[in-house]
Amino acid sequence: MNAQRITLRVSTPSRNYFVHIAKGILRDSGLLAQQLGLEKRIALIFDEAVKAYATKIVDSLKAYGYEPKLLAIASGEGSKSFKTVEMIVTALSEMELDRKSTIIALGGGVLGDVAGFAASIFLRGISFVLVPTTLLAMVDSAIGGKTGINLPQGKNLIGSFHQPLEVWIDPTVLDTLSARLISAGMAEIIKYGMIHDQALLEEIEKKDKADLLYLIKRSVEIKAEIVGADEKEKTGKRALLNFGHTLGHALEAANGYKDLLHGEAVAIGMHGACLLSNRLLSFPETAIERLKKILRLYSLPLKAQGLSQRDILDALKLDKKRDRGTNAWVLLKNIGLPIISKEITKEDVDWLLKEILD
Ligand SMILES: NC(=O)c1ccc[n+]([C@@H]2O[C@H](COP(=O)([O-])OP(=O)(O)OC[C@H]3O[C@@H](n4cnc5c(N)ncnc54)[C@H](O)[C@@H]3O)[C@@H](O)[C@H]2O)c1
Ligand SMILES: O=C(O)C(=O)C[C@@H](O)[C@H](O)[C@H](O)COP(=O)(O)O
Ligand SMILES: [Zn+2]
Repeated sequence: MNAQRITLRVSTPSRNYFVHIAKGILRDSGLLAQQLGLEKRIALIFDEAVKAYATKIVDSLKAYGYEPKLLAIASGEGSKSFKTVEMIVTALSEMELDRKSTIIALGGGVLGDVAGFAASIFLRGISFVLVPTTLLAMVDSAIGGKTGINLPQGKNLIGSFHQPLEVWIDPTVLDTLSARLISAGMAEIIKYGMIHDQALLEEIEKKDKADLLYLIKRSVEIKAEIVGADEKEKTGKRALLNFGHTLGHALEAANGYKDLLHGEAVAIGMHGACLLSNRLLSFPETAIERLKKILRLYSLPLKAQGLSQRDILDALKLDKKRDRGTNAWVLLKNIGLPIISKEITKEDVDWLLKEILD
């Protein structure tokens, strides 16, 4: 067992669970499964790009008497679809999984979201363990139990809340992740800094000297705190995690879920939300400049190119947080002081899109 393990707890009304962070923890999968009391029948669903990590998990599970069945899923946002869900649940049936069986989901946010959704509906819900392999999934999507798929009309329009049994984070898998995908994960960490934690923002500003383990740990802590306070987005606290996402999700949909990564869309969305915050809430110019500098530091985009204003407006109309015809925007009074505004007018949005599509 890895000595340098950090263990954090996520406490929600549905389930309390641990997030283990340790270099090389994949090699302990068998022991962790045994400690969780998992039944022998396990399905390991993995993103086809991380087959080598799936093999490590399989070897460790086998050493503890497990006989995992494997299912590879195509990489990419396109896999967050009904087609993939149908494929997964059909395979689970053919594997003869029952209600006591467990899914281990290995991959980035896409794999976790779609496998988690399948876990939440198969036999009306079976357990799953998340093993995130991208920075974004480690710091965000693996925590909090949101699962889902996209519709052509909009992001994450189908989904469920289904908390994992446990989350196993092995930071060494990031060695094979591209610089672009590390930056996409950084976008969600920057989000936590902007809405919640000045000290985290200062660590982020160190760029290459930033302590990656601290960034992961602090992000998981912040997300766990927010999700613990408002698991199912009832009070507005969890909705603050949507900073940058109202515009970001619309950009992803308008782009047909191609080319633009989720983290990149969120980066543009945060820039846009800060511009709106300045226009409507006197969010300081200096804070906008600070965010722009951070986004540039990580080669993240500030603006969207080549997208149609009409497509973005259409996607905004289908945002699931829309309330009586008005989108909910997370704006900032200042860094660390987020609010939810449902008062954004059509003129404000037209102005913003002109700024962002420029
Ligand atoms: N459920 C939530 O709370 C939540 C939170 C944030 C984002 N999301 C969702 O997460 C998705 C984005 O996640 P993502 O950025 O992880 O994208 P992703 O899952 O598409 O992974 C990005 C790419 O990295 C590859 N990859 C994964 N791990 C790798 C590794 N270790 N080495 C090399 N390549 C690797 C994948 O094959 C893929 O091509 C979006 O759909 C977004 O909506 C969900
Ligand atoms: O977990 C949350 O809550 C978040 O808002 C985290 C976001 O980073 C994430 O992209 C999430 O999937 C967005 O949720 P949605 O409800 O707006 O689809
Ligand atoms: Zn996100």
